[in-house]
Amino acid sequence: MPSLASARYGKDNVRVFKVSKEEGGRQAVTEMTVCCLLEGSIDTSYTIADNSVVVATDSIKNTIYVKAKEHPVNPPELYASILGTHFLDTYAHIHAANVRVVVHRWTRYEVDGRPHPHSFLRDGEETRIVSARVSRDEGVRLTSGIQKLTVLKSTGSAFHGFVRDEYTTLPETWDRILSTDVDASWTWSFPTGLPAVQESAALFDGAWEAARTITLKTFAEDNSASVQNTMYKMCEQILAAVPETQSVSYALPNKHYFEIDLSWHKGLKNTGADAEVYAPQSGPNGLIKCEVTRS
Ligand SMILES: O=c1[nH]c(=O)c2[nH]c(=O)[nH]c2[nH]1
Repeated sequence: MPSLASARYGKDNVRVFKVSKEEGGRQAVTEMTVCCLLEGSIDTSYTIADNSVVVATDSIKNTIYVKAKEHPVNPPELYASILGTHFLDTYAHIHAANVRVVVHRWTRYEVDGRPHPHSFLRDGEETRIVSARVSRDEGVRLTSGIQKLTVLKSTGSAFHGFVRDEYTTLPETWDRILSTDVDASWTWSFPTGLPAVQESAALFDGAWEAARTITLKTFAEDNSASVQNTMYKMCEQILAAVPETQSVSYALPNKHYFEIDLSWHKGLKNTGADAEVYAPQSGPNGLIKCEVTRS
C-alpha cells in the first residue's frame, strides 16, 4: 500500500525587483529570485484530488510581490522570515513555509568620481542567499550564504604529502594556481520567531560582509596547504567574528589549471618554476565540503 511520505509545493523562480526611493532623489534597487514551498495538511490534494487545501501557486507568487511592496526586502533574512510567517498566520492548515531568496548584484557605480543616484552595474554573478524555514514546531530557522563568488590566486597554494599508491598519478606541488566558486553558508542560533529576527535585523548585513571579507582575505593571504585547510580557517574566523552563528559550511570546487609541457616545441620551458601558459579545465573538478560548528 503506497503512502505519501512527504510533500511540499509552491512557486519557484519568482523574479522580483524593488526600487526604494530615498531622500534627495537617490534610489536603491534590489533584485531577487524567490522560491516559496509550503507544507502542511495538504496530503488529500495529492491522494484524492482535494483542491480545497491548495493555496494556488499563483497566489503564492502574488503574495511574494505583495509582501515585497508592504515590507522591506532588506536584509533578505528579514523579508524571507516575514513572507514565511505570513503563510502560517493566514492558513491554519499550513504548518511550514520554506523560503529561499537569491539576491543578485546591482552595485551603484560612479560617474565623474561620484556615486550615481540611480545607476548600477552587475559586477559578477555572485549572489547572496537566504533560506528561511518557518514552521509551527520550530519557528524561524535561518541559513545565510554566498554563492558563485569566483576567485583565483596564481601562486601561494601547494598540495603535497597526500596518499601515494598504485592509483596515484598527480605530482606533488609546492606552487600551483588555486581557483574556486565560493559557496559559503552559515546558520543562526538565535531566532525562534519573527520578533527575534526583527530584533536582530541589523546583524545580517554585517555577518554577510564579515563572511565575504574573511573569505577573500583568507583566500588571498593563506599560504594554502590544501583547499580543506584553507576553508577550515575561513570557517573558524567567521564563527569567531559572528557570535550568533551556530555553524559555517563551505562547498568549494577545485577548478584545476593544468601546466602544459611545451618542451616538444624548440625546447620551450613551461613547467614548474617556468610555468606561464596553463590549460584551464572545465571538468572533472575536485569538490571539497565541510561544516564547522561551535563545540
Ligand atoms: O587542495 C586539494 N585537496 C585535495 O583533496 C586534492 N586532491 C587533488 O587531486 N588535488 C587536491 N587539492
